[in-house]
Amino acid sequence: MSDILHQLAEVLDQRRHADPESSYVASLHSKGLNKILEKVGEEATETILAAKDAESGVERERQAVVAETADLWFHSLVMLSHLGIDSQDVLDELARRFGISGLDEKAARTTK
Ligand SMILES: N=c1c2ncn([C@@H]3O[C@H](COP(=O)(O)OP(=O)(O)OP(=O)(O)O)[C@@H](O)[C@H]3O)c2ncn1[C@@H]1O[C@H](COP(=O)(O)O)[C@@H](O)[C@H]1O
Repeated sequence: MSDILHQLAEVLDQRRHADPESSYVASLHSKGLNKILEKVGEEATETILAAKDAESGVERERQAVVAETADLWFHSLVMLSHLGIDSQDVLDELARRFGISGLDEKAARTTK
């Protein structure tokens, strides 16, 4: 796992039992799954809108996509942590798929 993802995942797990008054992540955990899913949905929408604006090629708009995608990944990691799912499992799944063409995988699925 990339160092920063690994370190962040560890912090997010530690925050599950931290004080919601002093930690944003702890406040999300304490509000529960619905609030976390609301944030994931919100950040996904903001990422889509930023990506549409970035089609212009303007550097500021491209940086906004980076920031919004970071928000989306971050809140997705909080969701995994809240559910007790190891984010390494997601990276392992991507590694498992690596090199398998999406078109081949889909074709194999439909002929089963
Ligand atoms: N990477 C992040 C990170 N990215 C985004 N955010 C926060 O995510 C929030 C979401 O952005 P919004 O604009 O939607 O915020 P908002 O409108 O205040 O949110 P709502 O009131 O609508 O819920 C902001 O408060 C950001 O500061 C993050 N907060 C924390 N981290 C990491 O998590 C660690 C633990 O954070 P704490 O739990 O706060 O100590 C930090 O050290 C960082 O490494």
